[in-house]
Amino acid sequence: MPKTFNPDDATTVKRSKVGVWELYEDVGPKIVKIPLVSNIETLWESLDCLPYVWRMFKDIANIPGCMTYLSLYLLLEVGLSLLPALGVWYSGQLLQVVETAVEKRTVDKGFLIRIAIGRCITIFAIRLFTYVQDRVQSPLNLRIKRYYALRTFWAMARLDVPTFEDDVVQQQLQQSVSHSTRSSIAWDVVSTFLKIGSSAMRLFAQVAVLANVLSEQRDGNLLLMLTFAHLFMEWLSNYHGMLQRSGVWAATTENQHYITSEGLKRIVSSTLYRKEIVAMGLREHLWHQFKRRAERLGDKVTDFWEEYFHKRRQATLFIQFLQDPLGELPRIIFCLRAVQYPAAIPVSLTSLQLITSTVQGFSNSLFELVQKTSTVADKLQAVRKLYDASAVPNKVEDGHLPFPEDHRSLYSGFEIEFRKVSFRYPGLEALALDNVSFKLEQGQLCVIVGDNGSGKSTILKLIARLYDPIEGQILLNGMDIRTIKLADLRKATSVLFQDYSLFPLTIGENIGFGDPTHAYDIDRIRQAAKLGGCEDFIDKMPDGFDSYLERPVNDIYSNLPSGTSKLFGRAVSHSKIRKMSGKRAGRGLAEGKNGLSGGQMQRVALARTFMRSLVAPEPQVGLLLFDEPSASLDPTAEHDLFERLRELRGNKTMIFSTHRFGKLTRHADLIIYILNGVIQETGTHDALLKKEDGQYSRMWKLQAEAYL
Ligand SMILES: Nc1ncnc2c1ncn2[C@@H]1O[C@H](COP(=O)(O)OP(=O)(O)OP(=O)(O)O)[C@@H](O)[C@H]1O
Repeated sequence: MPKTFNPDDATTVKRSKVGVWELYEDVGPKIVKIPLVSNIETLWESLDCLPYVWRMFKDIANIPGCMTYLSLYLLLEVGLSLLPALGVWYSGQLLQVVETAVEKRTVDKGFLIRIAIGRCITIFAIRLFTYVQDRVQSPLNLRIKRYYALRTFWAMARLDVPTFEDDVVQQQLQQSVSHSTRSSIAWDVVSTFLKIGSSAMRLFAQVAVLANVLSEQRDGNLLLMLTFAHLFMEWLSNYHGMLQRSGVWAATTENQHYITSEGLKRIVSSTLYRKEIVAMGLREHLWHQFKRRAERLGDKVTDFWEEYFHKRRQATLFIQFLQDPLGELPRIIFCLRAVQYPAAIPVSLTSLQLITSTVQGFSNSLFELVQKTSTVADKLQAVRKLYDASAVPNKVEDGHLPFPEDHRSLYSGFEIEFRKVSFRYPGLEALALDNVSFKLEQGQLCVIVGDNGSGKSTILKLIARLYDPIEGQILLNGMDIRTIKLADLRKATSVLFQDYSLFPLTIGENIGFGDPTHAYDIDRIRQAAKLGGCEDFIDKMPDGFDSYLERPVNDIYSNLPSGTSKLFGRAVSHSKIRKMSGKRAGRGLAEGKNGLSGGQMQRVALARTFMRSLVAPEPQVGLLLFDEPSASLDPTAEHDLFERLRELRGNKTMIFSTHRFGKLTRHADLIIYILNGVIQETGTHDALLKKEDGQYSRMWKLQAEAYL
């Protein structure tokens, strides 16, 4: 059994400082790290990722057009890995011509011209192949990127609330997305494999040809060995410099100055905190705090990666000291030989020239090979994460029964029953609901009241099956909610959360998405907007229902220094660029925020809910859930909303959660008074008021007093 990585255990975990960071590294068994060998070792450990890689290749091959592009790319890569060797061969031939010329004083001109032409064609072919490969890579990369973007989108879209909120899942999703906007993890892996193959091939071919050419030369082998010794040193130092991490490690920081200064940086750079900075007059304070932290941090390095690699590079300094004199050795040997055999100078000179010119090529191939192989294990893991992300199981399991069984209940509303339901949010100790039981008959109006944090919203979230109870049962029309198909449940219920969010899309889409099957039906959208009380102000907006609440794409401007309106004497204004896209508004409504008042936003959210529940000619929904729907509405709007709802809901079952005891509670068939997750009282308004010492009656009187 491999031991758990435990930073507390000084015998297995080494602690060191990297700038302001504490680095904890698993000491593990001391393995001598030999370049490539240790790469292969790590690779071996990642072999279980191979089925994923195979699947990835199959998926890529099935993307229309990709197979052709990929084959062409592969062919070009093979060509590009063999052509340099051909170049070396031609150089060797030239060497022979020189040798013959020195010995016999004659030159075969025809042969020389053929070689020169051959060499030129090789160079031209390398350029051409590189160019074509570049052209092929672009559509190939785009298609692969598009395929995996769709896959990743679905991997995220399909997750339920508890799964999506899980930290581990969040990390997994982040790792499955490429950090580069230009590439995708899949293309990155494919190209890495191809590059490794081609680097190895190129290296092998070049070495073979060079050895063959030089074996004929005096001192050829010696020069070759010395040059390779130099190359080996270079490789070694690069390799160690590149080594990212061996074994398990983790880093954390306790440096308060650093942590606070990062927080301060975030405060001044995000739009989120600007209101507070200005209204609270914080700018000088923030500035002084930041300055103070910067002074305290002094010369301490805060960028972990910079310092980490810096340390690694320092470790290779010794090798680098050796490397430079070694690089000079071939020239020294050549001089000694020249002094000894002056007649051999031209030949040795050309050998030397041949070697030094090809060695740079080797060096690049070798460096690429080592670099690529050192990342292969990571790449393999990345493919695994990519595929695993779309297989993360949802925590809320789907049911199998269609709902509602009887479609007439869409007219008459659903019956709901909570039987001894208890619930706690994932990762928390305290119960949010404790042994909650109540029953609502078909078509009844229920109002849940209680203090902040008492569990009102949680009841609605459980009915919407965002979470499952840890104990007890919820029944809809007598069916256990867990057995109902989730898609049917969501279709047949409509919910407006207290902490609703509007999407960074147009207002029309925000409302339309309330009923996905009619999301772009403008008549229904208008009707829903009217019911939600937002039609008038939307019509007054520059782009009406097409106004962006938050435009997810920003325009891109040339790099003008701030405050500059003239460049090279010409007036520059970017403000008109948006109109070119047919929109009148500036940056959308949003500047970080969506430019609507709190009440206006709530009206849009209400309209979205009505889109499905009230606008559709055929009833789709039998249960309406509203969590504080009027919290941000003015009294007239609140009054209108409740009137409209009572009028339009027909016989549908409706549940409200609210702090406000008013008109709504008077009309309720059932009032639930809840405190700290425990139901305290249930009944109608009149019945609860009759309880003199009842909590509902006490709260009612308290609120009523405010109006007397
Ligand atoms: N997503 C969540 N994760 C963890 N705990 C939560 C979450 N949502 C609510 N809670 C906790 O569950 C308890 C009940 O919260 P709930 O939102 O149901 O209260 P509420 O009665 O609707 O309150 P309010 O009137 O303030 O809206 C609270 O203690 C709250 O802190």
